[in-house]
Amino acid sequence: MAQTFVLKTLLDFASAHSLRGYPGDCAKLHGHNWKIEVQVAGTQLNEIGMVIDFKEIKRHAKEVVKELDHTFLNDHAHFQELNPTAENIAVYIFKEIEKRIQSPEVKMHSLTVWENDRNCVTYSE
Ligand SMILES: Nc1nc2c(c(=O)[nH]1)N=C([C@H](O)[C@H](O)COP(=O)(O)OP(=O)(O)OP(=O)(O)O)CN2
Ligand SMILES: [Zn+2]
Repeated sequence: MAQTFVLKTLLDFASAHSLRGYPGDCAKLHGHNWKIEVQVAGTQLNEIGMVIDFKEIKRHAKEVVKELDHTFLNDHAHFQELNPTAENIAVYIFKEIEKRIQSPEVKMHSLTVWENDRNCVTYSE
């Protein structure tokens, strides 16, 4: 089997949301300090022994997350129809980072969104 390297980098952001149609308190405006785990995978190392520089993944991830930081997520264009659940946020961030990765050798592996210390969602394709 081919060797595979899975790289993980972490970042966070703060934002508010309210879950439309939720039968409980989460339908009310409230906030989270979201923690994000970005995992990318590759099978090849470059001439300096990296799949991709962590700094590059982080740069892409920060660019995506910056747009969400200190906002009300329900106002974001992507979440006008879709509820800003941890699941939908994970899909959104996954795909936005994927668009930015230039190297054909490097693939998005998974994206984990932690709502708090207890609950997280991991999305992969
Ligand atoms: N599958 C999902 N379930 C829930 C989501 C979600 O995005 N996906 N989101 C929420 C709310 O956003 C809510 O903020 C969750 O926070 P909290 O109530 O603090 O969560 P806990 O379950 O850890 O809290 P308890 O105090 O243990 O009830 C809800 N569900
Ligand atoms: Zn919430």
